[in-house]
Amino acid sequence: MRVLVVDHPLVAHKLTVLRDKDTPSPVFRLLTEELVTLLAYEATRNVRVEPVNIETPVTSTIGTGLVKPTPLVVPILRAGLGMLEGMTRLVPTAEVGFLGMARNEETLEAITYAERLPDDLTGRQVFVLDPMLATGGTLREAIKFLFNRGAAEIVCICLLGAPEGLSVLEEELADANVTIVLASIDERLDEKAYIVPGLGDAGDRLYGVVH
Ligand SMILES: O=P(O)(O)OC[C@H]1O[C@H](OP(=O)(O)OP(=O)(O)O)[C@H](O)[C@@H]1O
Ligand SMILES: O=c1cc[nH]c(=O)[nH]1
Ligand SMILES: [Mg+2]
Repeated sequence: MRVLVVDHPLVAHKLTVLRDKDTPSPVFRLLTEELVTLLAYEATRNVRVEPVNIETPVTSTIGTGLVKPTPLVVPILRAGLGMLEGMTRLVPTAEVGFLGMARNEETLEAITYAERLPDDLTGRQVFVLDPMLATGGTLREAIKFLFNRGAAEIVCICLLGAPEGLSVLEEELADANVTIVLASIDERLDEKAYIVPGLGDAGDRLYGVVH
């Protein structure tokens, strides 16, 4: 498993506005999309491509095309849905599948409540979108699910990660073909397993409080 923190002043600036508790939901949504596009630029560095023959108005040449089937993008509902536009802006031909997962806030166990994915992911490159990697329980389950379907490579794009959750994934997925791309690794988790300094509950800030 590899971990890549995208070190760029625009990422840091947008993340700072996102963290601010007074940033309203419409701005939060817009910034999330913008940030994901910046992170996706790095996260897709090893997207699978192949040479293609094309005709320019002047001559024949060899260019670069995405290998088919194109990458599968999997936002983890709810909060990951806020990242989808930012990702597909960069890779418009990507296929999209969905995983609905929620963390039980008492036991911290990740529950999968919805799934809409191709049955067979054999050999596929998959990009998972979830803004928050806290205890790592949600991503661990999502990654396990996708490998069980046959995925060959998984790249997770997150906004924030906690050292605790990253350690769990690094231990369990040491030899797996997994890359985690983040805007920041924050300090720690608090007693409710929220990321500190964090940005609060990403799903609630994008879409409102569910309870
Ligand atoms: O690393 P973990 O400790 O598992 O926590 C991270 C998960 O928590 C949040 O989702 P949440 O359960 O709040 O669902 P939501 O997106 O519907 O708000 C977040 O979007 C991750 O999926
Ligand atoms: O800080 C956190 C932790 C889990 N889920 C969130 O949305 N935020
Ligand atoms: Mg939530």
